[in-house]
Amino acid sequence: MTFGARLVAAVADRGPFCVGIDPHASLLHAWGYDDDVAGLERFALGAVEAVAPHCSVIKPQSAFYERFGSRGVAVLERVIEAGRAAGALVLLDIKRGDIGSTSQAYADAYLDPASPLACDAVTVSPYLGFGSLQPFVDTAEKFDAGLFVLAATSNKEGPEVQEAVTGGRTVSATVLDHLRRLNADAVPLGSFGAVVGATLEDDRGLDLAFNGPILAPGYGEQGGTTADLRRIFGAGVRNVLATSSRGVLRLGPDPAALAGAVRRSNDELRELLG
Ligand SMILES: O=c1ccn([C@@H]2O[C@H](COP(=O)(O)O)[C@@H](O)[C@H]2O)c(=O)[nH]1
Repeated sequence: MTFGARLVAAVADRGPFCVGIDPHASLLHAWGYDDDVAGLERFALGAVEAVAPHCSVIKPQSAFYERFGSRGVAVLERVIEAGRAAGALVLLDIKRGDIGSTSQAYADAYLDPASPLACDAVTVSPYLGFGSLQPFVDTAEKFDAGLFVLAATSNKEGPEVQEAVTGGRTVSATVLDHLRRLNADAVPLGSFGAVVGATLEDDRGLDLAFNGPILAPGYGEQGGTTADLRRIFGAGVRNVLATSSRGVLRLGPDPAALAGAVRRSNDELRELLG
């Protein structure tokens, strides 16, 4: 089953809310843990245990694990395993992208099921040229995994690059054009998604009908609301996966509070989708 098909089924079952598993040092302290590997492990696995049974997707941010070196990456492996065991899809936020031969090594690390870090999908950066992502695309197709390509990110600095015009098209629009091509004919939904922030002032004139999922970070802590999703994405909102990390994790470590927040967000988003 393709990633796109698995995602559609998971969202139908649990809702379109994705929880970021981002062990910020400040959150570890707020949960009463030290900012060390033991604290990282208790925090991350506790968060996954509380939220993963209630959401379609979890999104660990790799940077927060990498900062502890190999022992942090070992915790990330366990987070991926625990998320999947709880029935959630795992989207690893790595934002990788390099020359093609190096992209292949990244794709092998994160998308080949034989790798200890294999997950369902990853975020990738197209700013070495969309063609440099081809090894990710080929590997994702080979293993029924997915990609989310940065298109219009949630941070205020993004437009400097993403709104630049080349060949008469903005960089963001060009990214979506490539995704439209990759997802053509996919049923029920393509496996090649875009990252479009829930913090945008408007839709930037983007044609979001590219037959793929839209990851919308910035929902929650960065100020994005359900009303913003409706405003920015219009009809495209049916393919939106809204994601929040700190906005949920701040409610821990009480598992009931974490699970309740996930269920409420899923209900609110389901209502939005009709
Ligand atoms: O455009 C983007 C792309 C990715 N992110 C990532 O999402 C989470 C957001 O965390 P919050 O605590 O909900 O703000 C984080 O992992 C970012 O690296 C993004 O924010 N914007």
